[in-house]
Amino acid sequence: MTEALAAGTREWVLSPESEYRFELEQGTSLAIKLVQGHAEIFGAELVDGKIYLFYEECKAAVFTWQGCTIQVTGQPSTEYISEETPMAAYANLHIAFEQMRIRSLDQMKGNYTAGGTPPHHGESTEPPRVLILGPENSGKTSIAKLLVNYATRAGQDWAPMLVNVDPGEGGCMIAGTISATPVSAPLQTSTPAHTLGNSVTSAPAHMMSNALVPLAYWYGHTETRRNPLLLDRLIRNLGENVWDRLAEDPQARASGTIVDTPSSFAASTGGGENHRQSLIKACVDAFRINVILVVGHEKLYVETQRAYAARGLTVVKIPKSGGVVELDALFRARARRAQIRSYFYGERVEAPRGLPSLGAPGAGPAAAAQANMLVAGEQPGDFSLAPASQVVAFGDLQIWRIGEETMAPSSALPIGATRVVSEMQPLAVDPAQAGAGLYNAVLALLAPPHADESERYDEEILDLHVVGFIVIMSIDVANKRMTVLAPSQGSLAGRTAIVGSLEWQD
Ligand SMILES: Nc1ncnc2c1ncn2[C@@H]1O[C@H](COP(=O)(O)OP(=O)(O)OP(=O)(O)O)[C@@H](O)[C@H]1O
Repeated sequence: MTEALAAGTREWVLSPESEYRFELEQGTSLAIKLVQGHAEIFGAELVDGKIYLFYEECKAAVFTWQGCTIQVTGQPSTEYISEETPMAAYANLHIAFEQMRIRSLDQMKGNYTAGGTPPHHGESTEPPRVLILGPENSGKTSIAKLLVNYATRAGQDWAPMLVNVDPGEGGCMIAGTISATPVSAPLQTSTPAHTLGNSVTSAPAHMMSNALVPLAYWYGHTETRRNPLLLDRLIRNLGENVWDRLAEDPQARASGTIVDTPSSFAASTGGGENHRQSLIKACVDAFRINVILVVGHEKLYVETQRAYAARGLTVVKIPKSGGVVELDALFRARARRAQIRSYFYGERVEAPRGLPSLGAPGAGPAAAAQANMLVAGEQPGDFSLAPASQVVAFGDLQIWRIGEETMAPSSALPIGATRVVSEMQPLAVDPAQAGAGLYNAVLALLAPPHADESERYDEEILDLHVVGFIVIMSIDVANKRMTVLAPSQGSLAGRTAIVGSLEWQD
């Protein structure tokens, strides 16, 4: 320990290829400063001398290849150094993917015919399109982030497509969505509410230098088994859109795709084996997967190998990190709530004691900037947002629910009558109807339908992507209007929204 350290600040010296792991409890924050050497967090490099803030139950690790010294302020519930990490295996994967990217770009640009070194016999000229499978808490999201971050740091202007098909997590948006995001700068870690960085829909773009622009679809539930057919369809929609975006851009296409999946793809619960297999297949088809990584699960690896190796896919078993934290259902629910809250209200971060406060308006951020503090890799400005609560007439907003009964229960139908609603059928929701299920519901606002009426079709709503989210705060049936929390004052008249099963209350 150095004597000059401020009270509450500790110094850790990390040997090469080791990592400092920490876990934060609710309401605590932690500051980490790199003072010597090189270090990274899930592949995003730390800048020497800057103070990085972590909050809202963040769990992560500072890893170093060559050795480093860090100063840590704040009190995590757990902190330790581990010399045993699977980083060498992950880095080897990255190197293999990097070679695939380069071969693929050379091929697309015709460099081989122009005298470049052609690929060896049997070497693929396809870019890496990778699906990550693994059980709950195996570190899938962290590996996806690491691989994407390493690609962006390669100095080749790669912008890999990071796809999240785990509606329980929501990627860089909110839970209930699946999304695809081109990533051109390393994703920073600071809070579990934004494991994959912030999207521009949750904060004004000018506030974030590395804001992400995802393409997202609304599934509306957190569990894949709730409506697997709908999820299958949305995954295929997303895949088609990703392909369209990449078609005209060789650099983006050669950058490849990394797909993070939910843990339900690894183990069937509640008799969902068929759905599990068909959802994996939907991903493989939709994103033209050529590599499947299976994290720390022998049986799943053998099974996946059997199913996909014969079709020409490379299936690789990779070790799970001992640092991955077991996250329970309550933690996940809190992270989802924090995600929605920060979509509407932005973030409020308190620096640990001993560092300048970020709370006081004006003076806080300035003092923090002077102290070289960073929140999610950004200068801490005023991260709070001002959502608008609007009163909307029932007829102004068209609300739909996909594939679920919203009308009277079947028991209320005439004897002998049955109502069949397909999983994919959009049903209009009448807010005046008892049991419409709209109170506190989170709704996704969709892109407008086709301008030409003749081009419209019944299930078009399933193919419209998400442009934002609203929450219904109160319903006034007598006056046929409702109060809605929206990110801005923009009029909602004539808009289309889908409700799922997500609810939120501040
Ligand atoms: N080496 C590490 N050191 C400390 N914490 C880690 C490490 N690797 C991952 N974590 C943390 O462990 C938690 C679980 O990891 P992650 O979300 O990557 O797993 P997952 O398999 O994607 O989870 P899920 O069950 O949601 O699919 C996260 O909070 C992550 O930040």
